[in-house]
Amino acid sequence: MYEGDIASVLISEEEIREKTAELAAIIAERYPVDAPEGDLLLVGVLKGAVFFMTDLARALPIPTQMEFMAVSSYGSSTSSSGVVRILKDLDKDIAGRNVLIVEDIIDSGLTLSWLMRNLSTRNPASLEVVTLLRKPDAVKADVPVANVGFDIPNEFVVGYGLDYAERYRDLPYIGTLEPTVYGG
Ligand SMILES: O=P(O)(O)OC[C@H]1O[C@H](OP(=O)(O)OP(=O)(O)O)[C@H](O)[C@@H]1O
Ligand code: HPA
Ligand SMILES: [Mg+2]
Repeated sequence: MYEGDIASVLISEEEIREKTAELAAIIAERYPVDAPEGDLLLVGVLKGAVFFMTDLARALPIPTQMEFMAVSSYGSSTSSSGVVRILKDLDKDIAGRNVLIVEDIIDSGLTLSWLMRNLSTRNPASLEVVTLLRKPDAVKADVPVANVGFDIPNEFVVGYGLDYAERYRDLPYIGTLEPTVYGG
């Protein structure tokens, strides 16, 4: 699939699976099965986080519920515009709930810092983040992220939910693109 477009495999399918199990074990320790706040609420950020979120939910040995939000910062470009817009909001009130934001990647950190501010105004009992990937620039945004799968170099990556112009999300691994794909 996508013959000739992928320059290298950065993180394999197997590595993603192992890391997801590791993160799930750590997360499950922090949230009791019968918490008074109810089931842990996973808030996924569309569309990139969908693959990680569904695998994480199945790896977690505690009951979880799911909500999704769609925000836009990248469009079809490879760098963030810095402007975050809500394209789809949560369906439910999160007041009093234990909320875990699930992200595929924290790059500039703009999306997440905006999202943390936005969701914290809705008074959840707790608000934490799990991300599969994080890039070095994310530290500039100064967002506390309790759970990080992999710290990766400052390169544009695709696969396992991550797209370039809506393509490559369906790859089972994380890879880098050949420069020819960007029209280079
Ligand atoms: O840390 P940042 O620089 O803000 O970048 C991270 C965000 O960018 C990507 O989403 P995108 O806007 O591409 O939407 P998508 O998930 O639908 O591809 C990614 O899924 C994160 O949500
Ligand atoms: O490296 C990336 N790849 C795909 N989407 C992204 N959104 C932020 N960073 C990235
Ligand atoms: Mg994208």
